[in-house]
Amino acid sequence: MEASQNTPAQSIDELASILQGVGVSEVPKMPNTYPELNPFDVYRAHITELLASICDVEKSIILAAMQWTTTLEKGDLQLPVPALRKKGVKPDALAKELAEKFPESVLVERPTVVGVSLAFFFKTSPLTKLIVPFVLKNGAKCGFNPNFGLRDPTDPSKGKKKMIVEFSSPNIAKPFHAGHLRSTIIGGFLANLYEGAGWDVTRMNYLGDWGKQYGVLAVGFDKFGSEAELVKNPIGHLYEVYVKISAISREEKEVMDAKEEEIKKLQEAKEPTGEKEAELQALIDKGVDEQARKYFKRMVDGDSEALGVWKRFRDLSIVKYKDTYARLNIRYDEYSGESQVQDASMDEAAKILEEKGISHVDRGAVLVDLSKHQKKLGKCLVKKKDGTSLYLTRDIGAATERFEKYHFDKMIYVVANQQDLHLAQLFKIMELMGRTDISSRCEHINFGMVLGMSTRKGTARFLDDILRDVGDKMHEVMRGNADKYAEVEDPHKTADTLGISAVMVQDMKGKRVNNYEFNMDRMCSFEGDTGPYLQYAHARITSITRKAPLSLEELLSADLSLLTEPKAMDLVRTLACWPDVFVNTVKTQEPTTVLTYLFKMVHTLSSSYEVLKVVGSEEELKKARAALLVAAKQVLGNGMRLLGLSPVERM
Ligand SMILES: NC(=[NH2+])NCCC[C@H](N)C(=O)O
Repeated sequence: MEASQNTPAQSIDELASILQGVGVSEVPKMPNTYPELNPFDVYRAHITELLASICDVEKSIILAAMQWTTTLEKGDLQLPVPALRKKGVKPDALAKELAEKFPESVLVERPTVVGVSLAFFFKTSPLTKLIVPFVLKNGAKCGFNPNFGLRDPTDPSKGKKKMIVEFSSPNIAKPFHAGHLRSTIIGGFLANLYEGAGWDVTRMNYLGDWGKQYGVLAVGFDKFGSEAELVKNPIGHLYEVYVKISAISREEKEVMDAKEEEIKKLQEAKEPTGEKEAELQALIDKGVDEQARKYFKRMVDGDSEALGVWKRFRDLSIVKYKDTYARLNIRYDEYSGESQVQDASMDEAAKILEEKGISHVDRGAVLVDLSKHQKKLGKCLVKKKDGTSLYLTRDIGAATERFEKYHFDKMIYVVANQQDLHLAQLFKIMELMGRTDISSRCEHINFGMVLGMSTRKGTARFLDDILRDVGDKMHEVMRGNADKYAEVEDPHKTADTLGISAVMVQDMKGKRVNNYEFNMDRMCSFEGDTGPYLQYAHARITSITRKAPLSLEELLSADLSLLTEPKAMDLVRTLACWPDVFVNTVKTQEPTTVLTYLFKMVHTLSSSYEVLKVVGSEEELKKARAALLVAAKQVLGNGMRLLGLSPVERM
């Protein structure tokens, strides 16, 4: 591997010496800037100092006023002059004045005036000398900033802030639907994001693994289950069993409803019904529903045999889930679940709700009327007539338990926007209970629907099916190019990775709240902004840098002043944005922020190959170009890994 993993990060002294080399005597520094982790901060602080010397505006105001540009043609940074909040002067006049008075700088050109804004272009030669070594030395850490997650940015010894990201959270014996898929992808990304920002992240999977349906499942397993199948394919097999037993339960219900109808008629006709009623009772007792109810009751009461069966289903499912998640580069620190919520914490919550007069009893059930506080929150049930808990009740208990256990500073629930109401109710109830210490730290990260997620073999039920299907599709696409295909070492594995990238990129391309259409052909195409295209870009740059195998030392010794082509400069300027893109992503919490950048970057990259030939160039030039391309590969790889993708080296 070239410049990556364990290479030491660039130190502030190294930065200082590079800056001295280009004629800047001191590292420009301002509060909340991290020049050693983000070269843009060097420029922001530098420009701020220069502007402060020619106008009477607070440095902090100048710094905050500086903005990113949308395209390179608009400069590297811009400053809308009205944001300087200077009273009594016309912004366009002030812009002109500042541009004229702007002192000579070795780092930036004199700003150009565009309307009421100043556009700053960084001088490219010093920028290149700053950026290329910065990326090469920081390697896999490049772009990330572990300071954001510090409890106290001025005192790292106080440790990191604690975050729980709860995501994926499928239901055992039920299909893994699109909502779970998106939660898995987006949640995995968010966990990486916050880790990159220096938070101490706990990845949590909150399984749907409790409720009467697990009684149904146990009854079903008795009838239709197979030990061998269970071990081989627990998730699929349990689902099969569940489907079969649910069908029986539905049929039975029809029969019972008919019987009940009959009895009612007899009662109306004042005929004796004793015998019929006994018959119905016998039917009910024998029925799946009643047996399941009894079975679940045993689970609730802690019957070890009943719990043992259920625990096996759960454990085997988790083993299988782990494999699948690993394909997506996801691992969990905790598999919690609805079943793990303690009665004690739910009882405690119920007590508080009652004492504070938040809940009331209605026909034996316990309700909370949230509509008084916010109309759309409505009324919600927190305890059923028979005393059993609900989804919402378990979430209340779970939140308090997690807070006890982790003392988190922030907890993110990555759940589809179909559950907006549920989570809003949860947070509101916590608040009314007086637990603002918890509710204020919770955030629901939601997302829209996936439309038409079916595969060619029918409707996809499980994550594995989806991944297998896109993998097959990718394999087919790869076979389309026979020459290339022959060169790929392990086509199955590559197709699998590409397929996963296809699904993930399609999912993360738009804003989270948008719905999107699951379109297998489009996502698997090498054309357009797709996962395979991104992978192709990574494989291509790898293949080019492979042809100039240079050590990190050699790359760092390159004479970067040889990089003068406009294409090289565009690439350097684009790479320089990466740490800022990361900062912005922490703000937006949108994977599309990263993807949009990466696509822009690979477009710049691919249009530069023609000009920046490595092979065949004279030795020194080759070294300089290789240094730039290795840096580009590093940034591309870092961005892809942040999203949860596995960059491929060949394809
Ligand atoms: N804490 C939560 N409620 N998380 C979301 C759980 C999602 C739930 N298992 C479902 O499939 O709908």
